[in-house]
Amino acid sequence: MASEGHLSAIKGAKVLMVGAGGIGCELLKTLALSGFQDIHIIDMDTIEVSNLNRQFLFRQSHVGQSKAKVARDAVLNFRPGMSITPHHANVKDPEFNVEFFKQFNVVLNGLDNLDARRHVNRLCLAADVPLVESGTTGFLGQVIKMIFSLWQQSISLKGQVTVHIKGKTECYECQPKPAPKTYPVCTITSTPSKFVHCIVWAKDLLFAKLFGDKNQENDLNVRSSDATNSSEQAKDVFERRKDEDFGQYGRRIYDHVFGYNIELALSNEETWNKRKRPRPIYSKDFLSEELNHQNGNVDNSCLTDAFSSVSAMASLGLKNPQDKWSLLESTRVFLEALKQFFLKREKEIGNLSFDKDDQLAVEFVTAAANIRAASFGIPLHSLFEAKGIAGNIVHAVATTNAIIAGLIVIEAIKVLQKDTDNYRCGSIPFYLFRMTYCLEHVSRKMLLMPVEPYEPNKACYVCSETPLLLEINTYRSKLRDFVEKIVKAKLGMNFPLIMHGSNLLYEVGDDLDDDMVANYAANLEKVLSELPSPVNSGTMLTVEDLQQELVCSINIKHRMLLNFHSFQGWENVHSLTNLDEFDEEKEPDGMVLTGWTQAPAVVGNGGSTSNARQAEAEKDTEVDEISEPSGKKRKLSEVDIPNAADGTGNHKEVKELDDDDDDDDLVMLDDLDSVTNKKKRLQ
Ligand SMILES: Nc1ncnc2c1ncn2[C@@H]1O[C@H](COP(=O)(O)OP(=O)(O)OP(=O)(O)O)[C@@H](O)[C@H]1O
Ligand SMILES: [Zn+2]
Repeated sequence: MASEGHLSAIKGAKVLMVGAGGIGCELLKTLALSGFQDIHIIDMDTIEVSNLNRQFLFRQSHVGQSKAKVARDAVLNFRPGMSITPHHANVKDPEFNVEFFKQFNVVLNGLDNLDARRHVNRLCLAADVPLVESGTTGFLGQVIKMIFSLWQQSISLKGQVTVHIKGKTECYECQPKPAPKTYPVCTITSTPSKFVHCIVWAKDLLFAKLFGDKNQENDLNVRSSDATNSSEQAKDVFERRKDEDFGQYGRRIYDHVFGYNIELALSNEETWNKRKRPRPIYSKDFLSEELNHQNGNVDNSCLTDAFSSVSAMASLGLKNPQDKWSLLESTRVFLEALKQFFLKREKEIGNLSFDKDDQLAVEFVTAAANIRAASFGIPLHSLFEAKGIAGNIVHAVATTNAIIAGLIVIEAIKVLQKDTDNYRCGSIPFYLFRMTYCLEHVSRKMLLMPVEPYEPNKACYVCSETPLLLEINTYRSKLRDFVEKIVKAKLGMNFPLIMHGSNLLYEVGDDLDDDMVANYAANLEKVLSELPSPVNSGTMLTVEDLQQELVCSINIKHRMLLNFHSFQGWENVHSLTNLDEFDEEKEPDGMVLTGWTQAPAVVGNGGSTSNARQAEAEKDTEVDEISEPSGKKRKLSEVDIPNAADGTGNHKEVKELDDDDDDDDLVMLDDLDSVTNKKKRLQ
């Protein structure tokens, strides 16, 4: 039962909920049922069919409508007296500025991407509004099932809730977040060793080459000593010849990428000295002449314009997306999907990019990745698994979202009550704020684990004023590189203003006059050292985001070229690009930003965050370690640090809870009764 303190905190609170998806729907319902009266919702999306299984406020008839608005209407049906204000918009839109944020007592995130989370974090800091952050990775429902049967397995945790209060706890960005994983080009094009490499090849290279923008750069061809010729040949290979039917065309592509290109790669002996040699695969190895003939025919029976009903699996009678296809089945799906794209979606060809919700695209990519995997001796995967990897999907489960939403509300109430305490006592007991992790650590018999929040990181460029250091080639990098790759991509600023001392080098805004716009446009194309106010080693730049009210100082250090001093003059400097000491694979942008460390990709979902499935795929060979406070290192897999989907979790030290210490706060799964009893204690 809620105490009077709870109730008055709840009733008087004005809450902003960002994201009305899986967590958001549960959260809005729980807030409403807990007595909250005044809620604003921001969500930029419309409802999709794929949301309906877990976003229970939405129905089939709502598909295509604003999530924020439909969620409001659904909740008003059972709580008609509430004030719910929906905003069908991106939280990064300028209208949601610091003033807007200031009207709320607490902000609750139900987001799915790092970019939006960082933005909300900054606005909450600027507006001094507490933020409750959350994320899930999925299958907690399975644990609950296992409680009733056998549950001897250890599974990693699946969600978390964290509280961020300016000056009291770490902010959302105090710890580096997992970055989207990138792979060296040659691993993808020539030497894949994991299934994820085959997926990246299939979607970013092959799919893009066949169905995407033809003018885009594409590293599809195997690099070999004969690279020039092969790329010439390959250029022609991907164009359909006039006299070819789709079956013949598909087989030619198949034979080229899985057969010829592999033969070509094999001819480069050095590559395979220490690696397992791949096996060239040709379509004739699997398909009889009769089947080839069938593949060439137009199957009018399944011709339809409906995007969603185009499916190679359906045409081939393959029903279960969790089945692993044989090589023959993958071959058939590959050829059938390619044919269907040309027959039924020809208008889109040239403009397509991979979309995890495009069934035919997922089928094509799964088939192509599996054939490539077979060639390189990598285990095959089902369409369900491949879709997860290709779409960076963390499979959401309603039960997990419901538990996380409940924990968000518990934390929100604590935060709101602290407001009252603060008013009365003048100080907030730091230890009262808790991050509540929702775990799936069955072997340790824990379902929920509360962990005390960390103090603000004094080196955090977001919530402290610590300057960053940027190593950059000031003779080669343009202001545009700096703006796009550092200010926007790494620092997550939307409306940047860049100053060198009192000189403005760049800004964005609606109120700029034409001269200024032209001036800034010209600056963007200049290398740093040639700007009107030159940026050289030792320059301190100030970068500010007007919307986020975030100011950072960036100390510039010119990255020397090798043997720089033995060369004289600009011509030589410019001709030295090959000798630049930046490592292209490790530092593809030719810039290194420190004071801002990006964590290794571990898990994450959607958008700008890392890829849980990819990380999972890598777990086979890579074991991360974390330090314990004692300094002793343990394997990450033994500790299972909360790495919620979407980058809410971090690799960091976790205090292991002693049984006699924090036992009261744990929900132990000794048996079902104890679950019930101890859950009560937690509440
Ligand atoms: N910048 C943003 N502004 C407003 N809403 C956002 C922003 N970024 C993400 N969201 C919303 O956050 C919600 C996240 O919900 P969820 O993780 O369930 O994703 P989903 O898109 O609904 O589902 P799935 O990705 O599994 O198809 C989405 O409804 C999405 O529209
Ligand atoms: Zn911080």
